[in-house]
Amino acid sequence: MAVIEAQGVCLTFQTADGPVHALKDVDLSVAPGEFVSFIGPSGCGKTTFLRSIAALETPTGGTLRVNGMDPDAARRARAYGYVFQAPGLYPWRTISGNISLPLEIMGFSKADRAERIARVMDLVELSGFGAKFPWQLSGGMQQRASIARALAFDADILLMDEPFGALDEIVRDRLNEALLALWRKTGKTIGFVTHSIPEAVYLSTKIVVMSPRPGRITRIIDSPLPPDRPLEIRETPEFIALAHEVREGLREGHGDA
Ligand SMILES: Nc1ncnc2c1ncn2[C@@H]1O[C@H](COP(=O)(O)OP(=O)(O)OP(=O)(O)O)[C@@H](O)[C@H]1O
Repeated sequence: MAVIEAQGVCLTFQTADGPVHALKDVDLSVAPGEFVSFIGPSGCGKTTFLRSIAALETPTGGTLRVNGMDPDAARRARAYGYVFQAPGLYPWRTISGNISLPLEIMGFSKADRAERIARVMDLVELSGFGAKFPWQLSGGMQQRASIARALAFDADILLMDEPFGALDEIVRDRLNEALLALWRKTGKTIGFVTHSIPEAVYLSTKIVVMSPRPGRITRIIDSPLPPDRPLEIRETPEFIALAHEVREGLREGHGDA
């Protein structure tokens, strides 16, 4: 069964300047354990699609299923964790306290919370930093903490909206490697929004190229790269060819926008 299944999904915002077609006829099927990136210029509907999966927006047409349920039911079943562009950690809580917060709201016991916090901190390589406050950590470490928070209640889907967009390239490279390792280890299905062609190609098993006005999918590219990817893979002919294919897709979309 597909983890995410979109058929003819449309979403039109009614604004003072008239309708904005944020998504038009989006068809997509994501299998369990896939790493899917959404790439395209500003305004092509990447965030709107991710938010629709998370039931933060409601499509105005078509059908969208998440784990076989409508997005609202999937949200109630805690089908996914969501990572935003900014880490969004509470400054008055420690790192452990921040990761703990959703678990407290969901009613997990103290012992269960402690076990989960230790496990996800280890997964994002932040063990030993639990007692620190967010401002005592670098930007990259803060974003790792926000990923740990999204992982703590064990959803099989991780939705990430440009999580590394605000970080410098060296930190971003390290986090991309760490995220791939985490994905291989956990087998989660990941939906990842990015503006970066190398990031999309490095991380994904499937690259969804989108285009604006109206927001739509112009190409879906299945990656031939192996799951085990050292950073040096970016210099291989296979990687460069794939990046070229994505760039072509983006250009195509731009031509008829
Ligand atoms: N709540 C809203 N009300 C009206 N229009 C909206 C709303 N949210 C998004 N839009 C419009 O829908 C379109 C798609 O927006 P969306 O944020 O999904 O694009 P995006 O591809 O994620 O862009 P970016 O890369 O800049 O984040 C844009 O034209 C945007 O202005």
